[in-house]
Amino acid sequence: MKILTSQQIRYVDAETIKREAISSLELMKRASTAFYNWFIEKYSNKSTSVLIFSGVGNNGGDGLFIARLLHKSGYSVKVCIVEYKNQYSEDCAHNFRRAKAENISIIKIYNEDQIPDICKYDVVIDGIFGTGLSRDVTGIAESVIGKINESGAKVISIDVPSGLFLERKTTFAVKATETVTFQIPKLALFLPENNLFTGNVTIIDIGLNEQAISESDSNIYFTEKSEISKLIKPLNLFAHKGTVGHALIVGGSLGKCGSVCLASRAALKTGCGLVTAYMPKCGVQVIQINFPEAMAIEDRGERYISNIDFEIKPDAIGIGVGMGQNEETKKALHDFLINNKVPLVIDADGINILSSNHNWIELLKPDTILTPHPGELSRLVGGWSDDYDKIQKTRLFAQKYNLIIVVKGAYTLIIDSENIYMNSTGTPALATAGSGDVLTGIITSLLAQGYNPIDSAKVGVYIHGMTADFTTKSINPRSFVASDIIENIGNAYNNLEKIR
Ligand SMILES: NC(=O)C1=CN([C@@H]2O[C@H](COP(=O)(O)OP(=O)(O)OC[C@H]3O[C@@H](n4cnc5c(N)ncnc54)[C@H](O)[C@@H]3O)[C@@H](O)[C@H]2O)[C@H](O)CC1
Ligand SMILES: [K+]
Repeated sequence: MKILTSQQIRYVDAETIKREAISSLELMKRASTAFYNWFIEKYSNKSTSVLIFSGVGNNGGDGLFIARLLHKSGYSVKVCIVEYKNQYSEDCAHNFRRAKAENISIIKIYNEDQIPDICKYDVVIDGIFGTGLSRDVTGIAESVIGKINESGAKVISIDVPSGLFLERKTTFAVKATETVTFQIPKLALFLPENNLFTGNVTIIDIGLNEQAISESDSNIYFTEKSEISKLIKPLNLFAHKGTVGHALIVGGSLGKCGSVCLASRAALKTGCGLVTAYMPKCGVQVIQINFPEAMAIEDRGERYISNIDFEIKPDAIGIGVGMGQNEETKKALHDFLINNKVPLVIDADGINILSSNHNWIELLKPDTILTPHPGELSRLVGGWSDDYDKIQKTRLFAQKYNLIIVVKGAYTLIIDSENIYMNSTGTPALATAGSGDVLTGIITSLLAQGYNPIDSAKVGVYIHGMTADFTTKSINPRSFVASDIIENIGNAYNNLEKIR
């Protein structure tokens, strides 16, 4: 699904009206009805009292339309019009007149004293500003947003939290508990630093014109289940372990051999036919006992890797987990990179070593996948001033070296030289020791099975996140561990195959 800018959203909006020969009011009705349907499912008790703040643009128009729908079905509704300018949009003015005629309690707010006691209401609906926000919020809108945020009330924002800029850093906006956004994912809704404004984000369909969306030129995508599902390769009836890919995991050092066990196990569970672990001597027994399905190759180093040398011919290699940064290990990585021709995933200390030896990055073959967490990324690309700057710096880095960078975190970003893919699966349960090692194993396995590098990253990240999505009911996120990710890879495949 494409992520669009506010300007593109306006275009899709206008084209939907034109191509489907509907009025703008009809489109507002679709959006408001979709919001209403979401709301009544969540708050089915009609004694829920609702306070709606509406601006004077179309976001306010939605607020007023939603007020009418809720009032009609028996909810107790009060509307405050935040009149930050006296020129109402046509559809907002229409819904204002209709709401008044339907005897909904409405007041206009010009100063702070007129703001009702927000805490008295069960739910606040925020329809002050939507995607039309074009400058900093001031005056009465600023006061109202300040009061909403102070109140501690449960707030549901229509489309976007009021005050949130879609294309630049936001410092002041409604702090929503939930944001219910209309059909098009907006980048700002999924950036870590905006989470305090957006709360939980739900995307609802409002029947925008698909053709107009597909014509919009964007290189930022929100990965959807149907798309990932189509990428999954079918099993070959005549497959044997030698035909479905051999993954090699290189890593480990004294005290950190578990990372290689996790990555290797994850690789095999993701479906490649063979897994070999390349480890220092101290790791070989560990993996042979813990994970007998893996083969192991012993490095000449006792406690850390000192010379990466093997005779097997893997189809993909994942390198770096638990590897440490001993001088001999660094040299071994350098020599390995000079000679390697196999599709590669680099994680953890592999990335850290590259960060402190920037000229080695040029040794990487095009489309090598790097999987940094935020700390590793900042060492790799330099610090950033905000999330937009982080994306820009990572993108320039990916372009300069022709790499695929998997920026791990909530809504993991996969950035290559052309596109940005934002992952839509996962929960905070994944913030657990070994989670990254498992991801390295999953992506390496997909590469070994012949998926191209960008699909390996997209599918791998999606499956990894999905395992947490499934288990929230059966395993409390706090006690979800890396092995639980591995155990649920099969369930993730089943779920993806169900919709094919
Ligand atoms: N395609 C869709 O998704 C649909 C969206 N709808 C809703 O419409 C809004 C966008 O409406 P728009 O009228 O363009 O913008 P706003 O409601 O955000 O109004 C802003 C309004 O105020 C002016 N303005 C901008 N910044 C400021 C400021 N800081 N202070 C004061 N005034 C400001 C600006 O010029 C506008 O006039 C979208 O979010 C949805 O909620 C439709 O209902 C259906 C389809
Ligand atoms: K809003």
